[in-house]
This record gives sequence, structure tokens and C-alpha cells, in this order.
Amino acid sequence: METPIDAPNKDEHECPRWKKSTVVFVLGGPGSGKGTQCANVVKHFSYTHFSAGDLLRAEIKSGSEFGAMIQSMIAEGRIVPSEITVKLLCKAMEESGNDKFLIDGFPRNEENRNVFENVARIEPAFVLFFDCPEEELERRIMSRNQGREDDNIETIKKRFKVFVESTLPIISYYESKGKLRKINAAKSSEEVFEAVRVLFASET
Ligand SMILES: Nc1ncnc2c1ncn2[C@@H]1O[C@H](COP(=O)(O)OP(=O)(O)OP(=O)(O)O)[C@@H](O)[C@H]1O
Ligand SMILES: Nc1ccn([C@@H]2O[C@H](COP(=O)(O)O)[C@@H](O)[C@H]2O)c(=O)n1
Ligand SMILES: [Mg+2]
Repeated sequence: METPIDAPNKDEHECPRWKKSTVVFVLGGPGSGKGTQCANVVKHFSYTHFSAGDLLRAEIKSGSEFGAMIQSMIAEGRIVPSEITVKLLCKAMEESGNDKFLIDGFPRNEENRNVFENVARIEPAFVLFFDCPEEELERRIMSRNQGREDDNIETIKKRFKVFVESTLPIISYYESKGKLRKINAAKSSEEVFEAVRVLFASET
């Protein structure tokens, strides 16, 4: 029987059907509004949204052999091995039938970026970065109330540290390639979406 994270294509190093897909990576600190704004984009533009964190949480619930390991890494705010996350993303893209994707919370580190490049062989069209001060992120997460195990002050501090140490260098990398689109996320959700809407209208 196929395990939930088996790659749809048995050649683990190729996802040829997706070579022509448009991918937008969506990055930002924990609680910066990535999920909220991706949901808005989907309503106005023909993208399919995948959150790497949501796919990992679904993998835990599915009873996967990796579930316990993923759960303990999320509880610690650590980044799950990229082979797992990339397989989940590839499977989700394959099954969606669409060819335009918002990939939220990915790539989180250099390993995520390299494995995705090697497996999916897709360069992002651009990378959206929701920029927001830590104090505001903390306030938003502490009042999110979605029952997430990692939404507690101890894990939030660890997630901030991982963001600064591992994800900000990825953001700088895309900036150096001219691919970064930075949005001031410290405004109301409506104001942030207006900036996002204008960007998508001009980019796609
Ligand atoms: N611009 C905003 N102003 C105030 N609150 C917001 C704003 N955008 C989102 N929120 C709220 O902040 C919380 C975090 O938002 P969201 O879940 O979209 O962030 P995220 O970047 O996906 O976080 P994570 O990385 O933890 O998954 C939610 O409760 C959401 O309703
Ligand atoms: N590329 C990723 C994305 C997420 N994770 C793990 O999931 C946690 C929650 O992610 P959110 O985007 O939903 O906040 C995150 O803290 C990581 O533990 C990951 O490993 N790799
Ligand atoms: Mg999210």
C-alpha cells in the first residue's frame, strides 16, 4: 500500500509535469498573516494555496510513520527534514490539477530550498515576504485560538529564533536575485490585502 508521503512520480528526483507551473513562495515570521492573505489571494486569483505547516499537521493526523517525529519537531519549532515536506508539497501539487501555486511557509531554510529545486525543478515566479515586528507577531499568535500545539510563548520564541537564523537568509537570497516582493504586514488585514492584490494584478 502507498504511504501518504510516497511521491506521485516514482522517479524521486523529477516532477516533470510541474515544470511549467507558476509557484509563488510566501514567507514571513510566525503569525505574519501568510495563511490569512493566501486565502484572500485564492478568492481573487486562480491560485491553489498550500501551507507547508498545514500539510505537515495533516501528515501527523494521517497516522504516517513519520507522524511522531513531525509532531515533536513542530512542538519544538524545528524545521522538519526537507525530503518529507517537499514530497508532501509535490503530492499536493500533483493532485490539485492546477498549475499556479501559493506555497506558504516554504522554503524555511537552505535545505528546503535546495531539495525543492532538485526535486520539483521549479524556480518561484516571485517570493512574497510579509514583514512585521516580533511584538505584533507574538500578539497575533497568542490570540489566534486555533488550538495549535506550537502557539505557546515558549515555542513561539523558538520559532522566532528559527525564522531569524534560517529563514531570513533565504529571504535575503531571493532579494539578491530580484525576486523578493516585500509587504508591510503590520497593518490591518484589509490594508495588507490591498497591497497584495495590487502586486498580484501586476505580476500575474
Ligand atoms: N493584518 C492583520 N492584523 C491583525 N491580525 C491579523 C492580521 N493578519 C492575520 N491576523 C491574525 O493573526 C493570526 C495569525 O495569522 P495567520 O494564521 O494568517 O499567520 P501565519 O503567517 O499563517 O502564521 P503561522 O506561520 O504561525 O502559520 C490569525 O489569528 C489572524 O486572524
Ligand atoms: N517548510 C516548513 C514549514 C513548517 N514546518 C514546521 O511546521 C511548523 C508550523 O509551520 P507554520 O508555517 O504553520 O507556522 C513550523 O514551526 C515547523 O516546525 C517545517 O518544518 N517546514
Ligand atoms: Mg499559517
